[in-house]
Amino acid sequence: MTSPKVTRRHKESQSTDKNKEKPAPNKTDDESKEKRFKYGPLPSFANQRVWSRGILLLGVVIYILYFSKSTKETVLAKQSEVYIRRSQNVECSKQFLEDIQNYKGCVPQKCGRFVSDKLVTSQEADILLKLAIRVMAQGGSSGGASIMDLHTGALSFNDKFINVYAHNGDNNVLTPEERKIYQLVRKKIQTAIADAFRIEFNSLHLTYPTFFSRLTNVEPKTRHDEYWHEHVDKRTYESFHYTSLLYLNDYNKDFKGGRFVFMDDIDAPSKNVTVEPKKGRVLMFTSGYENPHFVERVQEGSRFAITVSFTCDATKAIQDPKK
Ligand SMILES: O=C(O)CCC(=O)C(=O)O
Ligand SMILES: [Fe+2]
Repeated sequence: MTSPKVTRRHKESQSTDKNKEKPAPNKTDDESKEKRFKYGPLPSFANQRVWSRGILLLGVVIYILYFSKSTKETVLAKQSEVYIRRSQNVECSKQFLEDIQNYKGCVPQKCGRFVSDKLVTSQEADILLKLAIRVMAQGGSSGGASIMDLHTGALSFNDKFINVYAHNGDNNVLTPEERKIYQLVRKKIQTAIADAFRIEFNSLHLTYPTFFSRLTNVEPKTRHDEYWHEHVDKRTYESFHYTSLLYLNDYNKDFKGGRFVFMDDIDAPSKNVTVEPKKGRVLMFTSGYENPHFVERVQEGSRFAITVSFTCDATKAIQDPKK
């Protein structure tokens, strides 16, 4: 049995709870303390609410701006890092697969991109850099892109090209050591491409054009100087199947700008993947539509690299430089 007293007490406590839910307009000290605990400290400086709302709004705006940027960017290789091997697979384009099926032992297990900082030593890169600087001093473009092709002898000269071997008469352009290093580096890259894409070393042939480049911020004088356009190597140079780049100096140290950028779609890029040049860094990729790319304009300094190109088509092979 329940005593009437107990029932009344129960009723009283119920009515007290109700009162708590709907506080009276005149708050007691206890009620005000409870509120402070529940909703955090009350404003302690003038306009604190306005400031905090402003900051919150700014955060939302920054978030929206960041995520609505039409092209997102990720870094495949940073200049400050050293990669034994870093890779990214991409689906082979239909055209590339159709074409490469014709070459036995040369079909990649997967299409994609590879970076390695451990193939070419810094000393080897330095020897090739010195060679490029010395030989390019005999010519050089009047615009921002100079090239030197040791296989054909083509060297930029103002707004044209000269033959560097003819220009040097009977004198050798390369020292025996430079020729040795150039061939050694070419073989190392060929081995690395065969290994990365799981193809046969002997199915690959060096092809045209394979060349040194020096890029600067000088205004272009001819279309050859406009090195920053988006392109697909296989479309620009038909014989290419595998492209590689050997970087001879450093992004953000020797030059500013000039990053290599892969795009997911050449017409409507939404995801870019960047590679920051680093002395001795080798970048290798399949040359089809799966790998559209461009080089950012150099803002300061001179950027040196070698484009080393390979084909699976033996009829498009070129020889190592002789002189
Ligand atoms: O220099 C580079 O990083 C890339 C050059 C290039 O895209 C090319 O030679 O086709
Ligand atoms: Fe290219």
